[in-house]
Amino acid sequence: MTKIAEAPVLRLIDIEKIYQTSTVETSALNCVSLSINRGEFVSVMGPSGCGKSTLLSLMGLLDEPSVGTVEVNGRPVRSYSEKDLASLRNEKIGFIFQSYHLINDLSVVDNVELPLLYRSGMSAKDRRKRALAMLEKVGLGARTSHFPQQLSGGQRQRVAIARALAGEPEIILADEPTGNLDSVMGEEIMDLLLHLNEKEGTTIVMVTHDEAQAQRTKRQIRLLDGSQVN
Ligand SMILES: Nc1ncnc2c1ncn2[C@@H]1O[C@H](COP(=O)(O)OP(=O)(O)OP(=O)(O)O)[C@@H](O)[C@H]1O
Repeated sequence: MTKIAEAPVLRLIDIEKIYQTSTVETSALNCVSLSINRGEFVSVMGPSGCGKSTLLSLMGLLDEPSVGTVEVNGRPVRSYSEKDLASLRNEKIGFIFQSYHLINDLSVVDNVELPLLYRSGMSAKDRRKRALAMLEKVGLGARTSHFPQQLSGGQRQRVAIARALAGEPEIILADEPTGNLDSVMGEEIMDLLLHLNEKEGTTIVMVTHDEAQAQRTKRQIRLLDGSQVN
């Protein structure tokens, strides 16, 4: 029997992204084509303004390209209905941001449960169980009833990682996840992401300004003025 090659988790084909304001037109991405395969850990690097965040928001289906095609598991995103697109964003993609984006009024475990509230068919008990398991996984099993302000920056980022993992996404998109952390905590977060990738097979795309961190990932995508340079 012939083995059919698995489609990349994400594929960007001949992407252009132009931002148009009333006074100026910016070409943020130009002729970008790339694939992210299951189990990869890819870093995205380049100087400020080169299009890294734009690339991540297209990968996260938060924005659409001006030209070109984005595919998820071999299917063009354009062919999905708005409703399917919303569940794709919620179920297939987990986000981690530089500034954590936690809700300060909610406990750690409630923050992690949050994305699961939008999952139909999951009981409150199962949500709690899943959230606690994810917190255990990121080493915060003893902090579940704390509030974000009672945690260090590195611990907050761990909560954000647990929240991203709770939905069991196919891919994690991280926008400078260590950007607000000192080098020791940054290394700890990087160790955790590498562990998730190597031991659990989590697919990760990470924007970083840190060359040493990028070198620890399996592949580097480098952008300059909206174009790939490798
Ligand atoms: N919503 C927007 N409207 C207009 N222009 C935008 C918008 N978002 C980004 N741009 C422009 O697109 C280009 C790429 O921006 P982007 O944020 O993707 O870069 P970046 O590489 O992530 O930068 P940084 O490292 O500073 O975060 C920049 O010139 C930016 O000014």
